[in-house]
Amino acid sequence: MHTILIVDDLPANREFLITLLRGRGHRLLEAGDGVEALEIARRERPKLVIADIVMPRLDGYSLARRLADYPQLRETQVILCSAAYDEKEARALVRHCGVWRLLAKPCEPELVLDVVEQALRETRPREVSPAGTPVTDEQLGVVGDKLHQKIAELERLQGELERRVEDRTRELQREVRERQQAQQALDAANRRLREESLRDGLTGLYNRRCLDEVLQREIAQAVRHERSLSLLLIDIDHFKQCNDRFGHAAGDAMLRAVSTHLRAAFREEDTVCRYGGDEFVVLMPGTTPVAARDCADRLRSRMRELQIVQEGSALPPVTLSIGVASMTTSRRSVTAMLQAADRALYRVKQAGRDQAQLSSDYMALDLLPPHSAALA
Ligand SMILES: Nc1nc2c(ncn2[C@@H]2O[C@H](COP(=O)(O)OP(=O)(O)OP(=O)(O)O)[C@@H](O)[C@H]2O)c(=O)[nH]1
Repeated sequence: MHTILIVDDLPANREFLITLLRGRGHRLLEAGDGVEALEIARRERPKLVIADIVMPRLDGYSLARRLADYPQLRETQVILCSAAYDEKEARALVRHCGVWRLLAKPCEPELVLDVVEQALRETRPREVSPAGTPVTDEQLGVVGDKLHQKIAELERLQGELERRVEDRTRELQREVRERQQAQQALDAANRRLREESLRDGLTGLYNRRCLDEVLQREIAQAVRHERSLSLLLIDIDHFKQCNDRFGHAAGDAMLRAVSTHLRAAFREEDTVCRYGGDEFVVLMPGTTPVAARDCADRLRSRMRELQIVQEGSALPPVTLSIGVASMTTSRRSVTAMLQAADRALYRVKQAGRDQAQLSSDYMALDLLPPHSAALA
């Protein structure tokens, strides 16, 4: 087993040689440049150093010469790999630096293995021309200049590349930020639009479209959890007269005042909607028919006390007609429930207004206590 030190500033190049030599029973070490390689070589005494030529800090030629400064590394052989320096003087320099072989990149795997095995078998010490040898110094100067030019050029290109990458990264970050902001604005606008599409413009209550959605959901919940569900269909009595006597603006004011009152009168989980014109619906999950009718009665008496003043004049007291419908085993659709409430409301109007009635089919399906006289 031999120790082989692989020196290259590009990890991918080191990886190539490691992959090639792995599994051949040698100990493989890595260094990222000539200075690091020198330190490791002094410590680990590799039999072979395979190094790139163009590297930061200490190039491959200088590394080969510096290795010869250490007596313990006398038998260490050096192979250089280069894509850029295959000229005449480079080959001469290789000899003066005591390099075993110069391999041209990209290296053929078979050739690399062959050259490595030969170098490992070599027992003669390396011969390096002593410092000050004219030919060596002259050639080292030529190649050294080229190397430095090349390194300077590489550094310039690398700097340019880094600047471009930074610019592009900043650009991308800005684009991502702008897209996120646009998306947030869009989401907010969509939420606002959806909210507005579910609200009635005059009163701010949920509108009829929303009622259909919520009622559908509440029916499904009530069925699943086997709990009661009631709704009130509320109509302001003689509302047309208010419009006719006090004007449309007064009618609007009355609708807004009734809405505010309705919102305050019911629980959080109840849904209050403007059904259209002067009609409102309140959904009351978990509320039995009788409890809903009692709520409707309480609402009527409180509403009568409501004082609405429009442009200095007091509007007449508000009285309400209310049809109450509850979910039953045979009434489990939005239409069926609204129709039942509508029939009850119709009966209230027929009976002279200002009261609340339960839908009549409720009586057939559910037994009511005897005091529930006001069944539609
Ligand atoms: N001011 C105002 N009036 C509205 C609005 N929407 C509907 N109306 C009016 O409300 C009135 C409702 O009249 P009707 O359906 O006859 O109801 P009513 O006068 O309360 O009669 P009963 O329900 O039988 O007591 C109509 O004159 C509609 O024009 C609105 O947004 N603002």
